[in-house]
Amino acid sequence: MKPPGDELFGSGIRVSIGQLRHEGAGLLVGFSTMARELPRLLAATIRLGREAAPRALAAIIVAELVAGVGTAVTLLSTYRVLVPLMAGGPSRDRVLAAAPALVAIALAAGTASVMRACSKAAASRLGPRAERLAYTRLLEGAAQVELAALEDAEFHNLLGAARQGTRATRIALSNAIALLTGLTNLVASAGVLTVLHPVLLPLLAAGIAPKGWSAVRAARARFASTKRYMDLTRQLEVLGDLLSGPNPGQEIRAHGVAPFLLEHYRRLSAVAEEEQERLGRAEARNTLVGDALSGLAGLATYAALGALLLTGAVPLAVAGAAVMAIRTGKMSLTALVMSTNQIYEQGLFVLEWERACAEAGRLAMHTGHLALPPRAVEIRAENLRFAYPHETRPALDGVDVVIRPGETVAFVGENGSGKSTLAKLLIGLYLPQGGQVTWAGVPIWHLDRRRLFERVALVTQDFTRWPFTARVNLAIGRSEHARDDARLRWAGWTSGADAVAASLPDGWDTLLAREFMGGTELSGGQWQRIGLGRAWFRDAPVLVFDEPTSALDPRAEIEVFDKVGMLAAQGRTIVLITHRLASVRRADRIYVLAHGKVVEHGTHQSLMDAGGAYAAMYQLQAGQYAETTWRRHGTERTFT
Ligand SMILES: Nc1ncnc2c1ncn2[C@@H]1O[C@H](COP(=O)(O)OP(=O)(O)OP(=O)(O)O)[C@@H](O)[C@H]1O
Repeated sequence: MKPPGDELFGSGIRVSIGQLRHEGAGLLVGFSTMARELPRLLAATIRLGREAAPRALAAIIVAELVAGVGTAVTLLSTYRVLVPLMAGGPSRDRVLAAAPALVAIALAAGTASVMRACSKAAASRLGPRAERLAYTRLLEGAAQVELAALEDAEFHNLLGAARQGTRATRIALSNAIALLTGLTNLVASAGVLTVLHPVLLPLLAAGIAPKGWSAVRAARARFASTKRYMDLTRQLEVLGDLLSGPNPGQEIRAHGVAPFLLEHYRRLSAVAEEEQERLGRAEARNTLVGDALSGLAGLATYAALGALLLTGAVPLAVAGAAVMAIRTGKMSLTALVMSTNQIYEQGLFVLEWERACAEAGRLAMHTGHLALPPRAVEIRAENLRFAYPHETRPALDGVDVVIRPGETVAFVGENGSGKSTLAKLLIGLYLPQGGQVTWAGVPIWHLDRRRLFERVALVTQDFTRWPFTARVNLAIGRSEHARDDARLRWAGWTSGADAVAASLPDGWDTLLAREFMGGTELSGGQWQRIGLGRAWFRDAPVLVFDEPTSALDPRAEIEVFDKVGMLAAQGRTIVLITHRLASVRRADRIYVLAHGKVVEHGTHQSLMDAGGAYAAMYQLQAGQYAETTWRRHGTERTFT
């Protein structure tokens, strides 16, 4: 049967590849595989813990081991208390004889408690530090990979699983500590039983086996259910965000989308509830069977102990201490199995985090070491080829372009012809797969790319609307000058962002994010002025404008192009991508792209004279202003 969310999401919203792999693995593995894998997962968890807070980790290990010894001493001392108490003689003498062992019990139990408290305190330092270290490392890695890698769905999914891995580190670590606690207690119980009488050890094993079996079963059932449940939870979250978020709000109302989404929400929630109910029933059944088996095993253990007592194989005091040791062992094993399952489940995500960090290192942005000369330089593309990840059709296919220092060059052409891609390759955001891009005659591959980016200001169609103040939105490309009011005023004046800021309640310090309290939302055109202001504030020698005025009113648009002309006159190199052909007439050269190739280039006049693709596009646009033909009910009206 198709999963319930597929009608809305296709197979799109599923837990990430990494998660699926893990959960699939988790469902299939048996206890032996789990035990085999455990050391590797535990090692990854401990490695991270050691790096995050080595002293805290060492303190935890020492404290848990000492607490384990405390448990063993408590159990053994119980026997030493029982022996004199059950011997003959006056009560006073018996109590006095038991007193040293009682003191030992008190001391050992106290030490164990103090040690466990120390371990807890150290764990509260270790967990958050490990999580923070994991998350910071992942973010650092993600921020430095090649842009193309970041857009690759597979790497993106890996990052998703790794993000879960950063949270998993804390859980895995706390379970590793629980595992150590369970293990030390179990070893203490087993050790004490062996000391009391060797035959008691198999009794412990028989007594606790059913409990262990039912704990493994319960954990695996929960694991399986979590997988099913996680898909649903994510899908429900998406629907919840859509229904309550501000962005789709207008369409939800105007197009009456709410009943459709709510219906899906109800259906998915019903499946999620069924799943939880199913799990609850299975857990109840499992607990019942486990408890019954455990009860039977307990009965058999005590019967065997009774037989040993009756035959005189063990004295009464030994039997009494053994009962306590078996109870401690049973409890420790349950905790141990639960933590083992958790480490297995979470440890796999920790491994995914490790893999993502390694992969981010492998995909790190390549950078050469050559520096550019301080003057403005020529940028050139030669026989440039580029295809996006997993795309068979190239976005650029043998493109030659030259941009001399101080020139204004325009890229025009139909949607999807490759203009934006070309601009991104020219400024080194992507690396070519064929041909080359050179700055000052040096291929980008050999240049220090970070220094190259220093020379570029970019305004893309989908520029980032940072959920920060207006001031930060302008200054983010030169954050070191964020407090430079003169620079802010200049950038505001050239982009028209100053008028936007003046209309805001707190001026430049207004938060531009309506999702937060006190935040304000701007219109599309106002945002575009802010985006343009960011480029002016950055004040770089090479400016790339990709559809910079698509949302501006006619007056603002003319002003922007006037300012671009002003910058060009000051010697800035300008790359302009636009569908508004009137604004490229003044460019030194216009490249016309189609299907990833340059089909013609030249000045506005030479292209008009050639009467090719550019001239056709230009006349089409110009014609719209010259004459508008309106057909209505068979009558034709012409406006001139
Ligand atoms: N990030 C991406 N991943 C995959 N394919 C992409 C990506 N960006 C663009 N493309 C594809 O590359 C081709 C060129 O796109 P590009 O954005 O360069 O065209 P454009 O000429 O700037 O278009 P427009 O005028 O619509 O802005 C298109 O087929 C597009 O679908």
